[in-house]
Amino acid sequence: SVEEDVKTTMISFLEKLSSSNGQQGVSVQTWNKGSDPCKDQWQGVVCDSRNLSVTRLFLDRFGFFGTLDVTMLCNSQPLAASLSILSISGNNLSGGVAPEISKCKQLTRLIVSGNKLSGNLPTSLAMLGNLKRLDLSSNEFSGEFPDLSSISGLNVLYAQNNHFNGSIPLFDFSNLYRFNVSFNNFSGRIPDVQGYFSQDSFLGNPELCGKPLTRNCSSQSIKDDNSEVSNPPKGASKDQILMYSGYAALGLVIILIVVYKLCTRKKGSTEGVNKVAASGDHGSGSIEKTSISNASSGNKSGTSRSELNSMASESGLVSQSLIVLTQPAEVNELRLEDLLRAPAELLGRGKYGSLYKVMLDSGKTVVVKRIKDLATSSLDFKRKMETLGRRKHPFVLSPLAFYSSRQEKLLVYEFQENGSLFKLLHGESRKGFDWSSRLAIASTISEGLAFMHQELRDEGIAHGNLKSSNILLSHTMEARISEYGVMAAAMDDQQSSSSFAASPHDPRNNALFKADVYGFGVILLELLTGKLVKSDGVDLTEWVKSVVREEWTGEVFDRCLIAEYASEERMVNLLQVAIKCVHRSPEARPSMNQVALMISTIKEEEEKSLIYEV
Ligand SMILES: Nc1ncnc2c1ncn2[C@@H]1O[C@H](COP(=O)(O)OP(=O)(O)OP(=O)(O)O)[C@@H](O)[C@H]1O
Repeated sequence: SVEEDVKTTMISFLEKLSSSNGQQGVSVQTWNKGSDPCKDQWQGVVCDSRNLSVTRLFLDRFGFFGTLDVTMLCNSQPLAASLSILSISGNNLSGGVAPEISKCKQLTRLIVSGNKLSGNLPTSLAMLGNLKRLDLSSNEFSGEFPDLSSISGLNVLYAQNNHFNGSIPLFDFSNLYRFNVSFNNFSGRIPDVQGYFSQDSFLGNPELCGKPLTRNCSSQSIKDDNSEVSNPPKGASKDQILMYSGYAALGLVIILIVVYKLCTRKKGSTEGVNKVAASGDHGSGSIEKTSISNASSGNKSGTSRSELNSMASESGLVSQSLIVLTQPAEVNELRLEDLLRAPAELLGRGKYGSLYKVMLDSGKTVVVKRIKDLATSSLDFKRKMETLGRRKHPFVLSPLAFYSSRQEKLLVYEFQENGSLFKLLHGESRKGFDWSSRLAIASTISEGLAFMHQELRDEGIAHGNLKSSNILLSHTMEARISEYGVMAAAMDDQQSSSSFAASPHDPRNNALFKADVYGFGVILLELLTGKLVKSDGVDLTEWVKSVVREEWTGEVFDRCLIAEYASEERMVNLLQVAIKCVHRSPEARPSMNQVALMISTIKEEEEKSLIYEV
């Protein structure tokens, strides 16, 4: 059982939390001297597997109105040595956080949001080297924010809705995946967040300036910003070169289009003017066409030969207008030539085409997927995209606009600043990607896919290319399914010329949906194991199946998940879902609807456990 000293400390800590000025407060029935915090399951207490030490305290929304005596808590050596989570949000606690917090060295999460805590934060916070998540939001904290840049594993920092002042200290922004300091009194220039966070993270600080806010710092800094454009700084040369080559390449497309237009005008071709009927449209997905007749070739220098050559050889480029599918003001008026003229950065070259990040005049950043030699006819592609444009789900990125000619297809999507799930899982910040975030992402993807499958079954449009690099993370780190239906269009077209009208009962049609279920299963396996789909020639699915057959199930899980004491029971449950999804026989795989339901049950259990489970 737990040491007496720990028990006494916890009870005194609770007394401080629950009462103020002699006023007797909330009592927590289970916390009493005659029992054991672990064996007798004190409310809000989670222990290690042998029930010997207290590892987590979940005291959120208990109605406490006293003070947070971290000095008492962290001065208890055995407790400080085992406590990894202190979560005490949504109470009415006042007073400050004492410097002794630094003695609770094992803390990975410190969550004190939604209280009335005040005063300066102790600089000793920086000594909590294991901290991953720090949530101070919605309190009355003031003064300067301590420098926490030495905590290299910090993933989440919430400090919004306080009264912090002074400048925002430096953080390792590439490791942070959530960051919010909005609605404080911070001032001065925002440190370089390397594009990881949007202005939402900084709003409500009247004296804060610089990117990503639209407020410039001073005339000097405006000059700095401009010189960046004309004079690439030394450090960024590779990215800049990519950007300029993309820029030049897209510029050339405009020239080609203009030349082609001029050549064909005499023939009276009306190919570019075919009106798109928004049939069956119920207002939300209204389709608008813009003209390219005034295409300007005002491009800039800085060219990449190979890109130029490859584009120049495509003389069959047929000019048609960009078809805008969505409403955001910045995109509504978007014209093809604006898109092609805007500075572009090459993000990658996939199997089917290239991807560019494009900064529009309006300041909005979009990505343009350029697909070459897709066997689909221009008309089929158009129909498919319009159909997709009308089926919107918040977890699925729907194309903002597209362009389609026989040889060239362009798709415009919103830029997702936090990269892909692939990058998160296999990149540097992998360690901080904890179990509850992984489960939340699995659940989000399953819901988005289940919706799309249901909506598009009759049209026979599945995702077609589901993998972790096509799962993107929004600025709030929520998963978004990207490129839905794009490659399905490519593949099914190779099998039939008029696949669009495929019957819902067509077995081939069903196979497309079951292929998505398989792809989703592989994503689940990546989330659970943290391993690459293929490494050293070993296939992840085969490896997991063989380990599970040998009944070494525990061996498959990502070590980071084991290290954070994630519930093995729920990991096993999710693994079972994954294994069903990757069943060799497509018919034996569950539908996405069934999958989503199974995952939501696991997620509910997880949520309950965070509060009650011991
Ligand atoms: N809207 C977006 N916002 C931000 N990054 C994106 C966006 N779309 C794609 N990416 C990222 O850009 C990179 C290149 O994407 P691209 O689609 O060209 O390649 P891919 O997904 O690896 O292969 P495929 O061509 O089979 O889809 C990927 O890492 C992807 O995650």
